[in-house]
Amino acid sequence: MVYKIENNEGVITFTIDRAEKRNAVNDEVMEGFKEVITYIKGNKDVRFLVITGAGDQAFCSGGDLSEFHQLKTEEQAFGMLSKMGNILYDLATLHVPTIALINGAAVGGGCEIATACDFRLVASRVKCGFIQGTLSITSGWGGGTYLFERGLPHDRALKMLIDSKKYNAKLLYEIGWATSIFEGPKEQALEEFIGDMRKIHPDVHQAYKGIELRKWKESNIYERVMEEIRLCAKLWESDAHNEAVNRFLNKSK
Ligand SMILES: CC[C@@H](C(=O)O)C(=O)SCCNC(=O)CCNC(=O)[C@H](O)C(C)(C)COP(=O)(O)OP(=O)(O)OC[C@H]1O[C@@H](n2cnc3c(N)ncnc32)[C@H](O)[C@@H]1OP(=O)(O)O
Repeated sequence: MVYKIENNEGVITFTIDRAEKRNAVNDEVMEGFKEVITYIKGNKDVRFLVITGAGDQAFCSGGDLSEFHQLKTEEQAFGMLSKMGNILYDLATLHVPTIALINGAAVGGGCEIATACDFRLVASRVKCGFIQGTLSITSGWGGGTYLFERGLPHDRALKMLIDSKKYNAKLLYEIGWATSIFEGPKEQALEEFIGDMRKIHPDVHQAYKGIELRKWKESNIYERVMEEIRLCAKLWESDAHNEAVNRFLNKSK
């Protein structure tokens, strides 16, 4: 199994469990995301969704480049990107608060998953970044659209996308991407973060999320996400992208 789903008194934790691949997302992980989202939509007792990665090296390293590198054409890429894009849309529009518990690097699509969550708790030693530009593609799962919705100053958000670098935790907090930075065990950081929220009735949480979701729907967020995905799919079939992925996959050979 490449993922784990745990329920601790209404706090659902979804762990991507592929530490040896730095928790890269493949088709099986996508199925796990679908399973946990379906469960939450059908279960009234759920209070929070927490997403994290196994081990301490990575939260998520994005799409599994060794598996998805087989997709060569724009159309093939669009199939994979829109599948995960729809999953992230469902995640971003869930009725319960969502928390990315970032225990290790979050890069590429991993940074998109974290950005689709309401809150990002980042371990102090960790770096995160929209590094897709270094692969000659843009964000392809809708993460760019969510980043512009997260209230960061426009110049910080745009720079994060176009310089395509990994930022340390301090900088992630300064620009407004990280909600908080933690030292020590991630479980303790999570408990501290949700302690006060737990005391509030879940209907209140859901009402506030509803306010944000209505605004998003009025501004056609789904269409904007799909447009972002189409742009990435176009770039995916370029020689520059192919060469960059080959370089990554052959780096240790
Ligand atoms: C497809 C969607 C697109 C999007 O919409 O955004 C993307 O997500 S594109 C993918 C972007 N991601 C990357 O480019 C990831 C690059 N990975 C890294 O930069 C690093 O691995 C890391 C996450 C910073 C961790 O570094 P480190 O701890 O030094 O580990 P290694 O680099 O040695 O990796 C260990 C092991 O894992 C494999 N790996 C890592 N990331 C991926 C990945 N995304 N897909 C497939 N495999 C990955 C890496 O190849 C190593 O494997 P072995 O050599 O077999 O041990």
